[in-house]
Amino acid sequence: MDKEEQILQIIRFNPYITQQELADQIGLSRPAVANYIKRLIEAGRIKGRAYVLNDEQTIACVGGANVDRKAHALQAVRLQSSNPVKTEESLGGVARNVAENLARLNLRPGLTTVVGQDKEGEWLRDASFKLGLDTQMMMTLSQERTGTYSAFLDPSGELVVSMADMAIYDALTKQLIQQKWSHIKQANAIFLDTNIATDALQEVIEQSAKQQLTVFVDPVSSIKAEKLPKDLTGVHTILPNQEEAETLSGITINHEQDYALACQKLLDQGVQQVVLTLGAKGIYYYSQDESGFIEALPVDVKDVTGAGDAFTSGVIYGATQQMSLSESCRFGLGCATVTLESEQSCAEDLSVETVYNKLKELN
Ligand SMILES: Nc1ncnc2c1ncn2[C@@H]1O[C@H](COP(=O)(O)OP(=O)(O)OP(=O)(O)O)[C@@H](O)[C@H]1O
Ligand SMILES: O=c1[nH]cc([C@@H]2O[C@H](CO)[C@@H](O)[C@H]2O)c(=O)[nH]1
Repeated sequence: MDKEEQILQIIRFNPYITQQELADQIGLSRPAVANYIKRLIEAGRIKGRAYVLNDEQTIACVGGANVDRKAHALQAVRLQSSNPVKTEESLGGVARNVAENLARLNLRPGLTTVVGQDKEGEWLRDASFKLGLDTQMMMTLSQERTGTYSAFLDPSGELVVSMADMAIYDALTKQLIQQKWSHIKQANAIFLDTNIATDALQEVIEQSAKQQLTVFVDPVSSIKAEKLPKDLTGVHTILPNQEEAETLSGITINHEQDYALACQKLLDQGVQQVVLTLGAKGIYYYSQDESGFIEALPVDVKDVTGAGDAFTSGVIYGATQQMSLSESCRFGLGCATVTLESEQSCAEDLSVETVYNKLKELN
């Protein structure tokens, strides 16, 4: 990204930044920054310093940004054999997917993550910038490789197996979070995935609780869910699938009545709201005030990757619009449906309008 674009991106998220602060962040002298700004004003790209109303919802997304490599089987899958496939690459990572979806839903997301100094990292940086994400908290680590997620999908778009090569996230530690916290905490809400180091997860949750920030958590996988602290005070909403809910609550879910038991266990650990994602069955939501099932919407699935992230994005969007938990979940199901119909991990046509149209069409 060239210096002018970097300056514009920083100003977009902090219109009061001084020239000296800009110079420090980009590694230029103050007079050099002044020159760039003069040129940007002359080009009409900066109109002047203005008072900015605080009515835009900023969401700090903290967690993974991967390159997803997906192989779609063209025939019934045969294990321990060579399968004909169509392969495809797209941008992924739970926190990044949520940030992209939220940008498409007209919120102002930022992305706190780490990428390697490689072509994948460069792709992630450029694309995040083009999507309008606040990328100031994206850190490039020269010793690490960018995270990758490789998935093998059957002809109906369902996952057969996936591989997560994501050692890089062990380097997103408590210390890095502390360095960036003064920026992260300015957001209206935080979305956190469990890709990052155990001590970093605890730090975000503890600091958010102290500052009464609204935190949404996606446990990502049952293995990574184990990194979450036992005390979840400060977590506003957690969105596990059934296996992750079992890991977190210690309750085996055999019957529908067990959903409420597992969710109540999470409330006892300090969470305010739980939404269980149940694949093709739909979702179960639970809080002190409301609970219930909502069935999944009928859909012609192209690729399941990212459906859960789209659902989460819809729930976060609903919360920013003061919807109730059940209304937010309905909106989330609309987002998941639009995404299931796309081969990308995030649907390019996701918008508030397409989601409402989809919900109208299916009602
Ligand atoms: N095969 C399907 N048919 C219909 N709806 C589906 C299907 N798979 C997922 N969904 C919808 O998407 C929502 C989220 O998907 P899922 O339950 O797979 O989330 P997840 O396990 O968190 O996903 P992810 O793989 O993104 O981590 C579901 O609650 C459901 O509404
Ligand atoms: O351990 C992980 N597995 C998968 C993902 C990401 O999940 C997305 C789908 O929900 C996909 O984009 C993948 O990169 C991740 O961030 N961490």
